[in-house]
Amino acid sequence: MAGVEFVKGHGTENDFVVLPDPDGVLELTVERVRALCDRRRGLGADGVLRVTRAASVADAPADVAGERWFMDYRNADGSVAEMCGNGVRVFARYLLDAGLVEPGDLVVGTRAGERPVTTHEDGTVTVDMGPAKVFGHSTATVGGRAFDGVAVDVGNPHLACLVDGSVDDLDLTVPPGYDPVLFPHGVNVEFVQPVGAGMLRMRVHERGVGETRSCGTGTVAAVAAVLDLGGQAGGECIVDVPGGRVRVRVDEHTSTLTGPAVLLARGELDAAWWEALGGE
Ligand SMILES: N[C@@H](CCC[C@H](N)C(=O)O)C(=O)O
Repeated sequence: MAGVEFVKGHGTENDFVVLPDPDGVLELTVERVRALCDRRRGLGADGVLRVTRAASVADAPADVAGERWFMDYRNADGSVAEMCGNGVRVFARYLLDAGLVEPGDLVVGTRAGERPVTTHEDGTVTVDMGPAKVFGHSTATVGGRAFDGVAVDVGNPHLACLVDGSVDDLDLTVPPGYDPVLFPHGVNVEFVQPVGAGMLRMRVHERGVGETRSCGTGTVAAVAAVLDLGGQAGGECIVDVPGGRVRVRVDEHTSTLTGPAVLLARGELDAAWWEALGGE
């Protein structure tokens, strides 16, 4: 067997191993994802983006056209997630650099549905993330402290908590506590610090990963939460995360996320290493 091609990329330092698989032949097991994402025994990443067509993904939503390029996203622990806002920008950058799409407008299939994407000449990418739906209010706990938050569905589940004071002091090495009844499939928890008009700072603990340097869907949830708490239907914010800066716009119908997408390395996984990790 030949080695498996890979590309390494990141969006605001939320990093991914991209696996081109146009014919849908790669067996992406939990063990293979975990090994790839491990920062010592693998390449190291927060997640894996398999690049394939929707037709070859068994759990692709029915409303995603079969010929669409499909982002098969996996968290570092091997779990499947519906959507990844930083990942979809990196995915689009890969499609563009590989000559699989033209610059400008394209559509990416995801488990949350089809997502219109625009690549820009300055290297940034804008994604139409769909509606950010507030579905309740709840609490996260960190180090014995409770933080009130807003539950937001951005295709995947979030609890965005506004913090009084700095987000820098929180210990996110331990997963925040949350209500498993409201979030039966787990949740991504954001801690959000307003720092001026239309400016937020945010840290995040991601479901299936741990603390990451950024979470695109999380930044959309953060802005939706701030608007909800302020009684506003729409607005735009700059969100600073440990890994960089993104711009988010939210209205009653949809939301957009704009930020960088970087590819930094490409190569081939050793065939024997891949095989030894085993198929399904
Ligand atoms: N980092 C992502 C979100 C990835 C999925 C998340 N961990 C989940 O399980 O829902 C982003 O940029 O949105």
